Amino acid sequence: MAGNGAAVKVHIDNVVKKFDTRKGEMTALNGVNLDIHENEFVCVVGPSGCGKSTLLNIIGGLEEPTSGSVTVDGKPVEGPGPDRGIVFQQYALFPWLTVEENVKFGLKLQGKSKEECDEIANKYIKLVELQDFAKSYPKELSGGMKQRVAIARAYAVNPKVLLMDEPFGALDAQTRTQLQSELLETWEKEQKTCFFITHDVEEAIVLAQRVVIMYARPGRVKEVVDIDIPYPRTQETKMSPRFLELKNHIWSQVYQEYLSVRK
Ligand SMILES: Nc1ncnc2c1ncn2[C@@H]1O[C@H](COP(=O)(O)OP(=O)(O)OP(=O)(O)O)[C@@H](O)[C@H]1O
Repeated sequence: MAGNGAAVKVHIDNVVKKFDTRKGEMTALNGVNLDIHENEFVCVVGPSGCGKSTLLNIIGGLEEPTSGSVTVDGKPVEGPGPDRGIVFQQYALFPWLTVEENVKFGLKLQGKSKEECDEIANKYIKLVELQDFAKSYPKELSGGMKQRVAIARAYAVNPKVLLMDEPFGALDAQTRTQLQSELLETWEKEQKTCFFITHDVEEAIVLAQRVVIMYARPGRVKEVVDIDIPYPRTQETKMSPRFLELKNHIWSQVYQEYLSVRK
């Protein structure tokens, strides 16, 4: 299991991000420092607008920091790359491709043979339990199923780092709970470094080894909380006294930030 003893996978060094807006320059991130270790599951929580997605986009190479740097395995991030897979809240599937074709998309780009594409796609479609829907189009699937396809597609290309921006945010509570369990099972099997953004403190604690709490605008790391609850974690974990203690602590820290920016 990852921890502070594991190698640093993602090194975030004093990242500042400023945007030019109609109201002038706006600082979204103001000196973020964080190390994420090999195979570690880190969740990020913080009030709306504190820069969580901006930070994820910078790690993913979709945005450039104004100053500071991000390295993955010691190499500076200079754009998107196959070492980092991203799952967004809104599925981002290709509507004209079937489930199978969506999952194979990145594999084809990697130049894999047809046999390899078939084998890998089948493995991950099975992992997310969508075998019966391999030939279906996204419009024929529920929200939870679409998100499973997005997760299978991200896993299929075997990125070292999975970046997940509120992937379950648009789902109902039951589907969300189910996908949390499935994601944990997959993470325990596949061992990847996960950077997962959520608004849901319970979700963060059930998934993560460490929860990063962000300050409200401009975003910085306020506190990093070790989640000292052993895996496998289940929905029953949410009833344990330690879980409730951590939940109260994290929730009150996030709430303080929410109050600090409320007009
Ligand atoms: N491309 C952009 N141009 C201008 N401002 C931006 C841009 N992207 C983000 N911002 C601003 O940067 C700040 C941080 O946004 P970001 O989406 O990273 O926050 P967040 O914590 O992910 O919010 P939420 O929880 O609501 O998704 C916000 O004030 C947002 O308006």
